[in-house]
Amino acid sequence: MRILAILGTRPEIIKLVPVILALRNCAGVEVRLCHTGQHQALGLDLLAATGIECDHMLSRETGILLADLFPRLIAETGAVLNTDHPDLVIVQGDTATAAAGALSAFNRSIPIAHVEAGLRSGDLALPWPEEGYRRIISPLARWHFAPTAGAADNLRRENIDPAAIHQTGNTVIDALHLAREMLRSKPALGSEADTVLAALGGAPFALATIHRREQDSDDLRNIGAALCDLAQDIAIVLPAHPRPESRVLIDVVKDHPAIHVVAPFDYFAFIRLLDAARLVLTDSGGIQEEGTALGKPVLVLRSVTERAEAVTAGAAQLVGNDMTAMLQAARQHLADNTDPIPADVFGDGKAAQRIARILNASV
Ligand SMILES: CC(=O)N[C@@H]1[C@@H](OP(=O)(O)OP(=O)(O)OC[C@H]2O[C@@H](n3ccc(=O)[nH]c3=O)[C@H](O)[C@@H]2O)O[C@H](CO)[C@@H](O)[C@@H]1O
Repeated sequence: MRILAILGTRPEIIKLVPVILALRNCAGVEVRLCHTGQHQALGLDLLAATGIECDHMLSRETGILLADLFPRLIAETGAVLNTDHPDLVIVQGDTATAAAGALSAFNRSIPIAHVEAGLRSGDLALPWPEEGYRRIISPLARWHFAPTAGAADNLRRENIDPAAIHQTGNTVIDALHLAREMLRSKPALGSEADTVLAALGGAPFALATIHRREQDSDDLRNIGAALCDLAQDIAIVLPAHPRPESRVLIDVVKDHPAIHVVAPFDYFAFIRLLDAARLVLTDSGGIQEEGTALGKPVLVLRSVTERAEAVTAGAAQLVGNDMTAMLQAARQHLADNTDPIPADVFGDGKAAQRIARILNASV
């Protein structure tokens, strides 16, 4: 059986590596990769560290508009399908790469497996474009690998065949377990974090990541001003996302002595920092999941989240773009000095095995 995984962003790589490794352990299964170049370099460290090579590496100019990127991704992934002729295609989550890859496969009657199926915010504008993309994929997919019961319920409400829905857990937890295991045997994998950890000198720090498209320049300036305020109480490490808009935020915080603006970390270094952080401030989806599993207080700079489980588990708190609320919550966490209990609401780290077993048994 030939499977083609279509990916292109850092989180897709992180969440599909465990699935690729599990499938490659199945007799008679060949897994090939098409990287669309949507994120040119982010995440390639994890592929290299796990010995996974891309069979197709599509090139991409920087700064391309989403409206121009999407049709190109459909055409380019279609060309790959025309040569590879896979028995099935795997896509992950909610990116332009995932939606375009699914449409290309659908146009060729190639069955689609959707990893991290069923996440919904109920608002097409938040997150944009991801809520729209994941809703596009669902009606086209033959296998729906839902990370949680809530995600599975969302799919059933959309009349997806219950027999096609499999609650597996989120593979981000598989990746977290893999990264921590690899760091234990090869600590040098996380060495990118050494410099900033040395600069911190063992002091507690908050880890902040801001990358969502909905954050406009005013939002980013407000967030920057709030981070400068919070930095009076705790050092902040900010790996800056390569999106051009991140410049607005960096310009506000870059000269603050207690804010360490750094390039995006490779996955191993980031997990090392996440493990060490006192507090997490983020608009990321995956980091809400990872923070919950690690028992970190996560302040979510989004007004809605498809990770309600993180909030229920007491790990995540939605503060949206209300920086007064963010500062109050952050200072409350610092004063309480009590961390949330690590929760396995996003899975037990065996999601990839379940996905591989189901796919291997059904084609
Ligand atoms: C709407 C939404 O929530 N959609 C999500 C979005 O993913 P995201 O929001 O999680 O995206 P990011 O925040 O970019 O990535 C986070 C990952 O990156 C690692 N990391 C971070 C900083 C760094 O310096 N070095 C790193 O290695 C970190 O450990 C983590 O695993 O799209 C995915 C694809 O479809 C979806 O699955 C997912 O629902």
